Amino acid sequence: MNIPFTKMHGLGNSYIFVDLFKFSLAEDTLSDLAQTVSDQNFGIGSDGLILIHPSEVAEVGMRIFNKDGSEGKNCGNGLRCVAKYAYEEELINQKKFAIETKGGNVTAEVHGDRACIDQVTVDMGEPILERSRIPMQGDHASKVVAEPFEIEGEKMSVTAVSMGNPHAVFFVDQMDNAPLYELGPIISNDKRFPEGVNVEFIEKVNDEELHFRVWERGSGVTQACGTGACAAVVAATLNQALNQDKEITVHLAGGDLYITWASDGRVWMRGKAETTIAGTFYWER
Ligand SMILES: N[C@H](CCC[C@H](N)C(=O)O)C(=O)O
Repeated sequence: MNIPFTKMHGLGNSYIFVDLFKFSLAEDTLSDLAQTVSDQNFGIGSDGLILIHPSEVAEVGMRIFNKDGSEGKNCGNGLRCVAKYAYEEELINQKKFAIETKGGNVTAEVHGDRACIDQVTVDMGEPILERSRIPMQGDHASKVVAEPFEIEGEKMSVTAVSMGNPHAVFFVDQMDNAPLYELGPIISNDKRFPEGVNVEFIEKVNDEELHFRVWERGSGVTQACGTGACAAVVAATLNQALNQDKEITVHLAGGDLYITWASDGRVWMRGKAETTIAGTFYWER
């Protein structure tokens, strides 16, 4: 099967995009395809697969599959790339439009001209803070803010936020000391998170800046995580480390994202989206 694809990234968090307005894929092949295209040796190399599809509830839909073939419910970097692609490829004729995700609909606005969109702003909607909807086990306290969290003998404290997908946020004094590789995968698969969890370590720089690193559910360490950056700003605000209604610069490994948790409760994400290559993937299937 010859599959037309576009590889795009948000701050180095790259995905292989397949446009289902022009091509069709069988549902029972998607997980295998995600694992195959993501492999840098046997495939193309990426953090996963993203499908751009027709939607009955928005101008365009997005589905995201992680490197391990698991399906995520939202992807901030992926949303900016989908918005860029949809406008540049004339799937959409307006610059502001809704995108359907399994984690809920969002609204994107592209900046630039048809020939090249470089920045995209996304209204990510309101974060989900109720424990049972993260989801995270436990019956005490409906929200998970600075909750004691012991793992591998380490006494930590976790703040849990969902942006349609689950995030466990931990503060560190020095990002260089963050146990990203040691504890990231263990926390991500901890039974206290029945659907797994994306794991973020953040360091406050000042009232407008955070350092950020992530171990993503299903993909491991990535250069950036858009939903994670949103969750990090929400978590820092809930812990009184940041003030609401301010644009925060989140310094991720692959670059900066600009996040605002507005006083009306909605989270705004602004950042780049870039195309790397377009081609045909020859899949022996
Ligand atoms: N690993 C995530 C999906 C990708 C999120 C990330 N790449 C982003 O930009 O938000 C999950 O399983 O929930």
